[in-house]
Amino acid sequence: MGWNRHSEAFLELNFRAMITRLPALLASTLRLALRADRRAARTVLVTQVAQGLAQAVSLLAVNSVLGRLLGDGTMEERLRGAAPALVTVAAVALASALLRAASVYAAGRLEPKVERVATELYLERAAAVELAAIEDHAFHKLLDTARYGAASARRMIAYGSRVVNAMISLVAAAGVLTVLHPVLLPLLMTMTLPSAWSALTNARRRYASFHTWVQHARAGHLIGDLLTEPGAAPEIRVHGVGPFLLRHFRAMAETAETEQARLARLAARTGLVAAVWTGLATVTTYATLGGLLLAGAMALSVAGTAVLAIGTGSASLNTLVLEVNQLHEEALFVGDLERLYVEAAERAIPVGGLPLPDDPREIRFENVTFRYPGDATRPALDDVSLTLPLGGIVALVGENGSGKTTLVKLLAGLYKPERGRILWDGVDAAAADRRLLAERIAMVAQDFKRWPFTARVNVVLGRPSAPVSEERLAESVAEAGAEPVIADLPRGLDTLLARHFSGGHELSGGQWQRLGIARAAYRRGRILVVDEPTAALDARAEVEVFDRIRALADSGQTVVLITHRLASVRHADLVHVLDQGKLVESGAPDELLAAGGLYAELYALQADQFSAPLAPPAGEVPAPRPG
Ligand SMILES: Nc1ncnc2c1ncn2[C@@H]1O[C@H](COP(=O)(O)OP(=O)(O)OP(=O)(O)O)[C@@H](O)[C@H]1O
Repeated sequence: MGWNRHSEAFLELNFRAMITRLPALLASTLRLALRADRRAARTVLVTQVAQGLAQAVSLLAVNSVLGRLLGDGTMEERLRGAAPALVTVAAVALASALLRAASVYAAGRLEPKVERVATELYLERAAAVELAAIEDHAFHKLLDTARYGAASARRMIAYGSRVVNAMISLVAAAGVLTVLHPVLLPLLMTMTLPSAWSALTNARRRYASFHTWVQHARAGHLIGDLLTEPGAAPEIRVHGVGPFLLRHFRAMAETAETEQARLARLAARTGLVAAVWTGLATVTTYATLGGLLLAGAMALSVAGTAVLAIGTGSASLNTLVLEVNQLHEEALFVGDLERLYVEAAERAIPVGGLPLPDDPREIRFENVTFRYPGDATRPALDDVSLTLPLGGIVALVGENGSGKTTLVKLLAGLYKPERGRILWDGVDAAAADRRLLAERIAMVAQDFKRWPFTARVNVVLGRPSAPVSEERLAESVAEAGAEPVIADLPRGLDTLLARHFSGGHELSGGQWQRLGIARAAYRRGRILVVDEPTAALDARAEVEVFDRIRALADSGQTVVLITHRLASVRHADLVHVLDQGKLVESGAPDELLAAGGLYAELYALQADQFSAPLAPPAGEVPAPRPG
């Protein structure tokens, strides 16, 4: 995976590589900023450059003041001579303050916009990838790490502008030092190197640790969320799951703490070594200055300016090293984000393709094999060939795990076959326009989404791309038999269906199911896929829902029905029976019953449950038969 390669590349990073990559980092920060807010980005850039230049001018002016004050003449003459330079120092200080204020304001406007733009891109790309990518754990890890990229992009603005500022003032200080004495510049570098090394070493450790521990942190958050999530609350209380989850949460948090402690210990050690090195370098620098003064090789005014320039220079160099390092660290996270953009684009649902027939007569699965990613064992669908004639009810039957849901997911284009083809009147779905394919399908999945929005939104999300139609909404609610559900809600269709929000309301499983069917009906897809539509319904509601499904089919709507209630399958025009991913029988319900295969066996098992006499309770001896 991309992130792995990337993390290794970072671990090999050294100071030289960091400096060589600086222009590219600054350019990418600028690009992001310009994309978010062109005007604010320009203001930040201009004010930072101007502040750096102001520092250079200030240093030169101070040099001139010192030269005048320590030069020849009476004190009054020297002061008068220094006055213009002093005025310059004051003017530059005022200009710097104004520039800083402008920069703070512009950066304050720019930073949240950069984060928003980066986040929007992230969410947009993540929502557009294939389902298989979302289910792929490696891609999910990239999604996790890239999430931090947007906040990093925001911080890069501040670091980037400070780097520009520090670079310019460093160039000014270095220029002044080189003019004063050639030995001063190398001394300045020696004083700053230790902090560069220490910052780089610590950043490298932090980043490597982040990548190693990101999954662990995610699992920790997941456990924390489970403890407060309403869906898990009943089991936590009745089964006493709380202490179990808490124990795991604590264990995970403690492991994370140990890692933090390890990093802190290493950082303290590195910091100490760097401090000793800096101390020695500082002593050497000032001893050299003293030596030059003693030997008469340097004037006092020059030494004074040198001390100031070394102060400014080492501060700038320190800032530069720290900020470049921070910039680099953030850039690595932004790098994750950019990699996600690229990978998400590669795994995006393709746009365009062959047109599909408006009113196809049949859909054919030809030798379709499909295996879930990472699941090398038995394929979920194994060489399945079948026909789904349109304009009636086709039922998919089979025991748990036989591949029924997988088959309809392939039909809906959510996965691609590993082998074989799915033909819509001869057009291969793999080459078809996926938007058109989805357009033709409405789906009530087993675990359809219970959106935490109002009942109205829950229905119209069946076709969010079209303007809301009240008429269609009312029809869909009626078709799904959801009218009593809506009538019972305190604010009807405008009731919020999220109990953990104030004014929110919760529906029962069966009520939700009717709303799910209403949503699919609102979509008006040519093919309605219903996966276990009555699992949560009472006996009366079940009969009612199947009656409605039949009515839909009678009006020309194609229904692909997955159900374990074989009594309801009797009304299907065609039944396909799956077993362990293979198609084992196909035919009309009566034919299959007569054939005495798997369908007939499952049917008999269900029928027997009603007709068989109750077994005597365990331990009870049946009464002896007379005679
Ligand atoms: N997202 C997934 N990732 C990996 N394996 C999966 C996934 N979904 C299903 N499977 C596996 O594929 C096989 C077929 O599952 P599928 O959900 O299609 O069966 P089904 O016939 O619909 O079962 P049920 O009647 O229980 O709903 C099962 O072995 C299941 O474990």
